[in-house]
Amino acid sequence: MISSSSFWLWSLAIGVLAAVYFRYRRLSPVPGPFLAALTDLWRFSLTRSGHFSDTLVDLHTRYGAFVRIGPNAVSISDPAAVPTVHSMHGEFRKADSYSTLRALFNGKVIGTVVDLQDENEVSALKRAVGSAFATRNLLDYEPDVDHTLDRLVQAIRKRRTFSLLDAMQQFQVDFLMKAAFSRDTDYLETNRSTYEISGDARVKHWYTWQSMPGLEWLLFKSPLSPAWHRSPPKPPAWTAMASAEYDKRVKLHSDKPGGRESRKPDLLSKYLSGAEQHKDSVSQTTIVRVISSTIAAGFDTSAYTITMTLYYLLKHPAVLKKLRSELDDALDSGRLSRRPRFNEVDKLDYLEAIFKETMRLQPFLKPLLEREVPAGGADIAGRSFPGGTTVAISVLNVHRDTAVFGKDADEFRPERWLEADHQHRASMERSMLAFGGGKRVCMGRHIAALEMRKAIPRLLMEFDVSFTRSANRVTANPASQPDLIGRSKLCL
Ligand code: HEM
Repeated sequence: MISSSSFWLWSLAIGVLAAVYFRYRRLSPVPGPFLAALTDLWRFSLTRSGHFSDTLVDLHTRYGAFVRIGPNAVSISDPAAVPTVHSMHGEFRKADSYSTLRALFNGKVIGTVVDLQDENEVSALKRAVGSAFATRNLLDYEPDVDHTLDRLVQAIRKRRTFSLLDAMQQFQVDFLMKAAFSRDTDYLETNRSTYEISGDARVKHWYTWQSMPGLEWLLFKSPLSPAWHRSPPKPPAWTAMASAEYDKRVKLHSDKPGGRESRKPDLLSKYLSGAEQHKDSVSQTTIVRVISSTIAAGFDTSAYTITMTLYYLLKHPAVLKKLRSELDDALDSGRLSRRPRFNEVDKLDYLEAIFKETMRLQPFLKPLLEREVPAGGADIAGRSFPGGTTVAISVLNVHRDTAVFGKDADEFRPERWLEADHQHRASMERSMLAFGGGKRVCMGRHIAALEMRKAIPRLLMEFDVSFTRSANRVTANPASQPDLIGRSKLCL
């Protein structure tokens, strides 16, 4: 005779086993580590120890283009999948794992545009504020880049030793605050730490927990969790800055009803006029969200990419030499000013190839850009997936795909972008996900391009750059022997 308590225990055990089995069966034709098919804890243990990205690259070599990385999650390394998963219409919405990117303060969960999952809300938002990021408005921000680059050059001349990444982060806050809110901040001038603004910890948290959004909510965001009670009383620095600037500007408008400010348009004034025209579809909360996203999404990404570009240039002296001669030729023939203008640097092909190559090998974002297969299921690069499956392109694999980028895809060789014919170059460009892709592609990519294309030539024209023995530090020597174009010494 089975007692009633053991009957329930047996039923529970059989129920759990059946659930695991059916979850396992759902994607069983997709190869991958056996444990990954049973539990998300497999991926979590790897993201927690920081080894998931490298492991994923190896798994694709072992299992092929599709690898099961969780009971309901598949990683894809076939570049042909990029336009489907990151389509222009956003059929594959962002997966639930984006909730782990949101922060909690004072018992409230707050997000950015990056983690918005409702595609209708995203469309409404883009209709309202998209023009602030459009190429036709790009030059509105050029004076802000110039102003902040002047400060960067001054700061480098003043300091003896410093970390290039720190300097680029300070440059980035000063630039974003100027471009977004017309505000002068003094991070570069006073060598102030940007630690509180950096979203690095948030991105790490996203990377670590993205395989287990339900558990992450329970442990960090549910009112029952100890973390909820310990949640900081203040929002993250960038949200606080954005809200304060928004409040100030809205107050200014209500103090001067109907009146427009005389300052040149900044990102915030563009958001506000967009929101006014689309009152019915865009809420005030969404506008504050997009403002804080501007700082959060544009800060670490651009600082890191400019730093990595200089790093690659120093690691490859032949590339640096070739870039210097592109700059010298342009200067000599009057096609480049010493304070480079965007319409001048935009025509420097080798410079452009260097950025593409840096972002191909060093895309900033480590977390997977996970998407959900739409309800009816979908074919991705020749394979069918049921609706609700979480899929992600393995950016590190796709960016080094030898069929697309050539046998030397692991090497830093900017020339590949110049040698390729039109068709080949288009296929390389389609495979690039450093700025994401499709409908949810980075909204600030043109602004990032404006900054990067102006910053690198300016730094190279002002300074001689070389590695010092102490890694990560930069020493700047005011010009002892200025060369032809008056560079000082900048050592890295
Ligand atoms: C080199 C610099 C940058 C890189 C590598 C970069 C990278 C990215 C990536 C990969 C995404 C897509 C994330 C996803 O699919 O989940 C993204 C989204 C976004 N980025 Fe950037 N970004 C850069 C600079 C900027 C700048 C300067 C701004 C603002 C001024 C910005 C604003 C945004 C916004 C608002 C989104 C969200 C778009 C959406 O979800 O629809 N980014 N960025």
